[in-house]
Amino acid sequence: MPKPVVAIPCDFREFDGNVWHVVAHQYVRAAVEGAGVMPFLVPALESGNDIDEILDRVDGVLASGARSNVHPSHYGREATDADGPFDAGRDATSLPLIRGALDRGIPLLAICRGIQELNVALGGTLATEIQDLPGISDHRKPDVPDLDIAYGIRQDVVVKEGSCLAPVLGTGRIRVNSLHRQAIAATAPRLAVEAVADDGTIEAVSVIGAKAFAVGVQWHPEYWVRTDGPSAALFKAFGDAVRGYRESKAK
Ligand SMILES: N[C@@H](CCC(=O)NCCCC(=O)O)C(=O)O
Repeated sequence: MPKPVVAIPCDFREFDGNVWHVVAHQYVRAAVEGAGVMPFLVPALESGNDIDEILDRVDGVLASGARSNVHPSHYGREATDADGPFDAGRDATSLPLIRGALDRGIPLLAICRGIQELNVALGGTLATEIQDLPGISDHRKPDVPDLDIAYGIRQDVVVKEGSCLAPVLGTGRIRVNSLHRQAIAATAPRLAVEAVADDGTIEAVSVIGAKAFAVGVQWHPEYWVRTDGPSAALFKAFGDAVRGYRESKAK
């Protein structure tokens, strides 16, 4: 069977005097090495992406992390300076990709910005600058040039008993990294909380009644997929679900 294909929505970024549609290498590497799939990078177009045509051609969706935040207009709020930076092209691509994948039963793994998009796509809301909220730790990306340090494993999350993730990650405490300023505020009705941090921050969700694997995590399993057990297990479970979807299409 040819390798299944997984859509990864790009970010729209400006650097080196030009504008680019980009996905960080760590997500591509984890898709290839951890999930065993072929990445298909979807341009971050504010209009012009035919989401149905894209979903007709893929066997999974991987919504990656990004420095930008989902624009609050997508969850019924006015934008403030604290909510930026924004990426309208990413929002316009990723949110409908997530909804369409869930409608079709295409497996979905949503990481960091991705879990936030999943929550918003299904009607939830986000909190910003969460480290400034009472009792919430600092989950932000450490301001260091060394990515291995920035993505270092540094916080506990507790995987709930009976969750979809428990068979994949085990129940109870696992150690993960943390690089985010926003988090789920109001959980979308169709989402079940799968894991939380010690300060109560929602760290993983699954879609209730999903037709296929449909999980979001606030941490970054892609970065240590080669060496960290839970990271590798999560990407293998996603890849297995994608292969299952591909095989079901072939019947
Ligand atoms: N922007 C959101 C999501 C954070 C996220 O995806 N972080 C990945 C690393 C991004 C970077 O390189 O800065 C939030 O801040 O909550």
